[in-house]
Amino acid sequence: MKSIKVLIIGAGKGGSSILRFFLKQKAIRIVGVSDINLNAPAIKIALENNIPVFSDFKKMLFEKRNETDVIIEATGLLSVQEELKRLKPNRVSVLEAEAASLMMTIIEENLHLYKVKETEELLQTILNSAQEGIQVVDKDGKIVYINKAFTNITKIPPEERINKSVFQVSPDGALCEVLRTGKPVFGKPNIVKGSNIEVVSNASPIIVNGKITGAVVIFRDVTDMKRILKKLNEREELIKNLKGSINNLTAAKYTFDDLIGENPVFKESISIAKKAAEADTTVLLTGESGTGKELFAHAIHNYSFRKNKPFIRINCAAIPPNLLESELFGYEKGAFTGAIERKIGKFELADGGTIFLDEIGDMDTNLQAKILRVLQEKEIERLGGSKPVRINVRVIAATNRNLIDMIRQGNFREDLFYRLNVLNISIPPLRERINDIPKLAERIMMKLNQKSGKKIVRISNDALKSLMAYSWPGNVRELENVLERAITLADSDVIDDNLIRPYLKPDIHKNDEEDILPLDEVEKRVIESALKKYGTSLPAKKKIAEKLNISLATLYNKLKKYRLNYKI
Ligand SMILES: Nc1ncnc2c1ncn2[C@@H]1O[C@H](COP(=O)(O)OP(=O)(O)OP(=O)(O)O)[C@@H](O)[C@H]1O
Repeated sequence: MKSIKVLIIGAGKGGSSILRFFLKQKAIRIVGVSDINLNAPAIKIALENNIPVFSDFKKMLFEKRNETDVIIEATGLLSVQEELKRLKPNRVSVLEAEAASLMMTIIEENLHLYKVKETEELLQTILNSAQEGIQVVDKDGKIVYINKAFTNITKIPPEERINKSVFQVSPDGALCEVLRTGKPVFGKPNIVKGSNIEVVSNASPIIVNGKITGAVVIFRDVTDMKRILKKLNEREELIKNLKGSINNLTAAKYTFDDLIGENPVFKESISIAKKAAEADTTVLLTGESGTGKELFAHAIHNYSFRKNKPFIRINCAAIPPNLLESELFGYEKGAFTGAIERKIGKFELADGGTIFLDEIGDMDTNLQAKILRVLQEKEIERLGGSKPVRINVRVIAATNRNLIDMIRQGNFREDLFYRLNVLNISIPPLRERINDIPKLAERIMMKLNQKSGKKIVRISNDALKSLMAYSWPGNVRELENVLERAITLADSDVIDDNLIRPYLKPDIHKNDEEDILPLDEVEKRVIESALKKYGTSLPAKKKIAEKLNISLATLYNKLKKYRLNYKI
C-alpha cells in the first residue's frame, strides 16, 4: 500500500497529539517534524521513532521537498502560514491543525463503527452456531432476538416471536421469572409454549451500568435425553434384578457351622481350612467321594473376605474337555462357528470371589497348563480374544484322585500340583470317624424332615449301631442316601434297624468270602471300583467300557441303573 508522506510543523501540544495519532495509521508516514524549540514534546516523540527533526521548517521543506504529500501546520502562527504558502511545492497540500483534528475524529469514529460491526457479526456467528436455543428480551419483556437453534428446536418461526411480549407468549418461562425477580434461574424444566418440546433453561438478567436492560435465556432440548434416560432406568432395573438372580445362583450356601464332626483329624482339617480362608491362598481339597470337599469349599469362601462376591463351582469331570475351556475362559463373538455373541467364562464370573474347580484330577493336561498360567499371571484370555483380562479370583480345587500317582503316570502336571497344593486340606473318610455318625445322622435327619415334611424324632440304637458298623465307601453322601430312603419308608416317628441294615451295601472293602453276592451287585461293585480307579471323565469312561468289554452306551445304562451317575 502506498503511504501518504506527511511533514509536521510545530511540535507543541497540538503537533504531538497529531503525531501520536498518525504514528498509529499504517497509511501515513511522517517524514519530518520541525519546531524552533528542539525540546518540544513532538520532537522527543519523533526522535524516539527515528523521524528526522528540524529547528528550521524551511530547511525541512527544502530537504524533504521530494518526499512530501501533505504538510500539517500546527504552530498557528500567521508568519509561518504565509511563508508556507510561498515555499511549498504546488502538488503538496497544507492542512491546519484544526482540520487535522477533525480528520482524526472522523477516522476514529469510523474505526469504532467498524469494530462494533465486526463484534456484532462475530456474536451472530457464535449465537447461531450454538446447539442451545437462545432468546433475548428487553427490560419490558419484548423479544428482541432468537437464534437459529431456537427455531430448529421449537419449530417456531422468528416472526412469531420477535417484538412479541414474553409475558404473553411464555408467561411461565425462565425469562419472565428473571424479569420479575431480577435474579438468574438455573436448570428450570419447562415445555416451550407453542411447541411440545421439553427443555431445561438457564436464564440471567442483562445488567448494564448496574441497571437491568433485559434478560437472556439459554435452553436445551431434553426430549431425547429423557427418552434415553427412561430406557437407561429400565435397563438398570433389569441389571439390578439380574444381579440379584446371579448373586442367588452364585452364593456359597454353606458355612463351617454346617460341617458336622468332632473327630480330631476332621477338626484339624477345619482349623486349617479357616486359616486358609483368611490367608486367601489357593487351596487343594483332597478326600474320597462324598467326604464333604464341596462343603469345605463353600465354607472357606464364606469365611473369607470374598464372602459377598460370587462363588462359582465347575465340575471339571462333567464337561467334555473341548467345552470345558470355553466354559472356564469364555469366548469372543466369532471365535468359532456358533460363537454368535461374547460369552463370559466362569473365571470372569467369579471375579472378586472364588472359583471351585471340582474334580480337577479329571482335567486334561492341555487345560491344566492354562489353569497354571491363570494362577501365575492372574489373567485369562477369552477364546478368540486378543488381549488378556485381569482377574482377581481365589482358586479352590478338589479331587478324590491320587494326584501324586497321576503325576507319576504323566496324567497330571507336577507344576500345577505344586501351585494348587499351597495348602492341602485332606478330609478324612467317614469310616475313620465313626463316632461322628450319630451327630451327622441327627443333622441329616432334621434336614430331611424339613424337606419331606415328615416328623422323625429318633434313630433307634440298633439302627445307629448298624450305621456305625458300616464302612461307608460313599461317605457322608451315602449316609444321606441311606437315611433318605429310611425316612421315606418309615411308618412311625422312629427309624428302626429294619429300615437301615438291609439297605447297607455289603462292604466291598471287607473280604468276606462267605457272602455270595447277587450278580448285579457284583457288577455294580466292579463298575464302582473302576470309577474309583480311572475317574469319571469321558476318557476314563471310555477306558472303563473298554476294560469291561462293553460299549460306552452300555456303561452309561449301567451307571444309570446303579445310580452311579451322581457325579455327572
Ligand atoms: N461334615 C459334614 N457335615 C455335614 N454334612 C456333610 C459333611 N460332609 C459332607 N456332607 C454332606 O454330604 C454330601 C456330600 O458332600 P460334598 O458334595 O461336599 O462331597 P464331595 O467330597 O465334594 O464329593 P465329590 O467328591 O463326590 O464331589 C453333601 O450333601 C454334604 O452336605
